[in-house]
Amino acid sequence: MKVIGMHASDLLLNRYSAMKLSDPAPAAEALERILSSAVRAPDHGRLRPWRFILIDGDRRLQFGDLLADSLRRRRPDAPEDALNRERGKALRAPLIIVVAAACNPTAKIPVIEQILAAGAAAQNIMLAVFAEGFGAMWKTGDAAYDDDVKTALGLAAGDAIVGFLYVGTDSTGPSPVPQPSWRDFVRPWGGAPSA
Ligand SMILES: Cc1cc2nc3c(=O)[nH]c(=O)nc-3n(C[C@H](O)[C@H](O)[C@H](O)COP(=O)(O)O)c2cc1C
Repeated sequence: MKVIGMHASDLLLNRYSAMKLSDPAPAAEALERILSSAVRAPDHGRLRPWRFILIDGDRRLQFGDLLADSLRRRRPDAPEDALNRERGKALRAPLIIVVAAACNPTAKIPVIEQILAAGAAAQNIMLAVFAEGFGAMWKTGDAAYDDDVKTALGLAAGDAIVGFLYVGTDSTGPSPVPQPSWRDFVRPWGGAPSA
């Protein structure tokens, strides 16, 4: 779906995660706008905790090995086809943006808020990718919490990977799963219970 120039509320109401991605990834100019959108995310204390690691081309094969090695460490008995499936995840899009929070536990701002700021940056990326007419899927899984994966990506063990964002050209459209209604999650506050 090509949505360039769409109204912001149409973008917010219609965005969806891609189910399948193919070439091409956004080119340099679009990527510039996508990453510029990322750093416009709200950020308590202006700590700028977000970090973005771009993985494309053949580097994806090495990233796939990282995912497979991570699975092997967690499940030493994992069969070869499970390891290959894990490795193959790295090839499901032409570009992977790893979004992480470089966490500072000594800062005045709680670490949870630093991670939330990186999460907000990740969502800005998801929206900007969609607005540029491309697709993305936000994945985590156990590898996102693996210290060896973090180290290999140049992060510290105390940092948090908030998402592996797979980015490319959406080749199938939205999932048929019905969207929830906001009415299921919203209620007016009735005030504090009287003592
Ligand atoms: C922090 C985070 C981590 C996620 N990790 C995964 C994941 O590992 N695997 C997965 O299938 N979906 C994961 N999702 C959910 C999908 O990215 C997606 O949002 C969901 O399938 C709903 O689709 P929609 O975005 O089109 O509404 C994650 C979402 C968030 C916010």
